[in-house]
Amino acid sequence: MKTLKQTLQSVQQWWQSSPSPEPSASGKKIIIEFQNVHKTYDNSAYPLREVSLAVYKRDFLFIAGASGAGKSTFLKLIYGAEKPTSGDLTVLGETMTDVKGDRLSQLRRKMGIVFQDYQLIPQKTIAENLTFVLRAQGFRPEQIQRRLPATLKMLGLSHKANCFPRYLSGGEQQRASLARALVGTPPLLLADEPTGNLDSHNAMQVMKILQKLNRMGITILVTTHDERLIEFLGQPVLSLDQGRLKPVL
Ligand SMILES: Nc1ncnc2c1ncn2[C@@H]1O[C@H](COP(=O)(O)OP(=O)(O)OP(=O)(O)O)[C@@H](O)[C@H]1O
Repeated sequence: MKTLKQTLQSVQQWWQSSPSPEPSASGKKIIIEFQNVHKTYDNSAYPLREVSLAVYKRDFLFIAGASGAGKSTFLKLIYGAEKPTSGDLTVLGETMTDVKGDRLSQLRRKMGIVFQDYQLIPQKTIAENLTFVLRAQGFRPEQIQRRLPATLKMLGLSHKANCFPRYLSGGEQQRASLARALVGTPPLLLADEPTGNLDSHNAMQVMKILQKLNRMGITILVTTHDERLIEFLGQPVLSLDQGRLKPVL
């Protein structure tokens, strides 16, 4: 990837050419609310207990915790891949225990999701993976033409646009997954270990991009177990410890 200064300049240019579909300065508004949420799985693992949390528009939170602490489960509840076993969860105005079908699809279109295992479509090139998302979000061809190259450039992937995911390194696939999550400038970005496969230089660059996008209005939740990254950025951190969510002092 480029130098940090070049990267941040391209974030600025990218944002100017693809402004958020939502106004970014509408005050402090709760967009995710967990109220005493529990989540159990059939095999009796007990990943989340009594989770209560309000996430405000434009927050940037890290969710830390050891392997198996429940970080992915926490994000899955937010994007509706799992349902709470009990308690109330509201995301962007939807009650997550009820939402399904078309309404869940509509809700997901307002989120950018970086999956731990990337989940790029293997039969599509990187450019096609991004285009697929933009079409689903209702962007017109000329908007797609503008967003696509700018997003790929921002993540240092212009030269990989026409490659299939299997020809990319793990780190490149991770950046492609991030590009796909960001290309539609969603109001909410959920990223599950988005730097797990990056060297420390690229991990820091990706985090700086996220920080800059957050300042421009995107609400961001990131899971990680990389303490150095958290210390460096100085963002608020919540820790999942045996299923309980605690602020890290
Ligand atoms: N679909 C599932 N069915 C049953 N148990 C599950 C399922 N998904 C996760 N678990 C269990 O729930 C617990 C939390 O898993 P989760 O993936 O949320 O943790 P994590 O903190 O993201 O871990 P990692 O950092 O290793 O990705 C683990 O004990 C896991 O085995």
